[in-house]
Amino acid sequence: MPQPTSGDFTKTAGWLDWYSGPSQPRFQLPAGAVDAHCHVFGPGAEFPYAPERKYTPCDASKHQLYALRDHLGFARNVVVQATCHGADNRAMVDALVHSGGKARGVATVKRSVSDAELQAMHDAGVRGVRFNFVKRLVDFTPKDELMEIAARIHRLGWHVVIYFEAVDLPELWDFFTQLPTTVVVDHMGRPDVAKGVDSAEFALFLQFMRQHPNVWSKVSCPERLSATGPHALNGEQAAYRDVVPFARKVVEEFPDRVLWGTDWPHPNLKDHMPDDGLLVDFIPHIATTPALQQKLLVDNPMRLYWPEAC
Ligand SMILES: O=C(O)c1cc(C(=O)O)oc(=O)c1
Repeated sequence: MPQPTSGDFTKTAGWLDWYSGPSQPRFQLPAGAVDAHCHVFGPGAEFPYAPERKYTPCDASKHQLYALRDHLGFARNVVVQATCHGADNRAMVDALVHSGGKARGVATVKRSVSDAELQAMHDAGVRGVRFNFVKRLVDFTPKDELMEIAARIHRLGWHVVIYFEAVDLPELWDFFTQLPTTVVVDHMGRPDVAKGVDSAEFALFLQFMRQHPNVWSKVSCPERLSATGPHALNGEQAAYRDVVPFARKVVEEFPDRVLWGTDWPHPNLKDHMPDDGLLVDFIPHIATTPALQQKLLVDNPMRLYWPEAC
């Protein structure tokens, strides 16, 4: 595979490029599996990074993403707008349009987006908007603006993806529970795994899902959440052990409301870049039966993103 580049942009200091030459997963994905959380970055020369971005990545093009899809054995992708592109969805939409129907997307929009722009994104395959509350990634957007957007996209049958850190859930609870759509939480709401699966913090997240049947969770990003590793590198088949109980708990209690994604190209990782083949090998540790794997990787993402095919 070619090495990652960045066009004319200078990458954030210490930036880790995505892993080239991922291994062949040992875990055989079920037919029709969906990588339900991944991104494209640029290429910066074609789709410039947003002026308001908090990081400048290496490029990660649609061609590279779809090569990875085929290598790992996924059938489809859900491409989530990355914060380095702000509310300029052109790179993500371009990826959808050139996917041959194999990708759907999640956009970031502002209140100023027109109905015609929303409809054009729908026609390209966008099925959700992302609201981001992680302070290192985005500036604050007023909640009344987000609620107005949620009401508008609800009419298109879209859902809302939310990204936040576990400590912020209490403060965001009332807003989240008023959203009129299906609500999909990125990366299990980023639990602090060092606090343990029985912590009050994770109990609150489980309560959030239990009390609100419209809330789904991505059980993704062990490489981001793990404190102890070991990393998914060098053939490691037992990676990120400390994340397993968290993801397994969510998969087993809410088997019909979970999604999984690679999170390729893994923005902002600081200490290592995982081998995506070994990340796929993480899946059977958290979805331990063929029935759970089928729901996580095929039935759930298809119901949410390709309902017309179900
Ligand atoms: O934790 C992160 O840094 C991160 C960033 C982004 C993004 O910049 O969109 O997306 C993710 O899913 C995770």
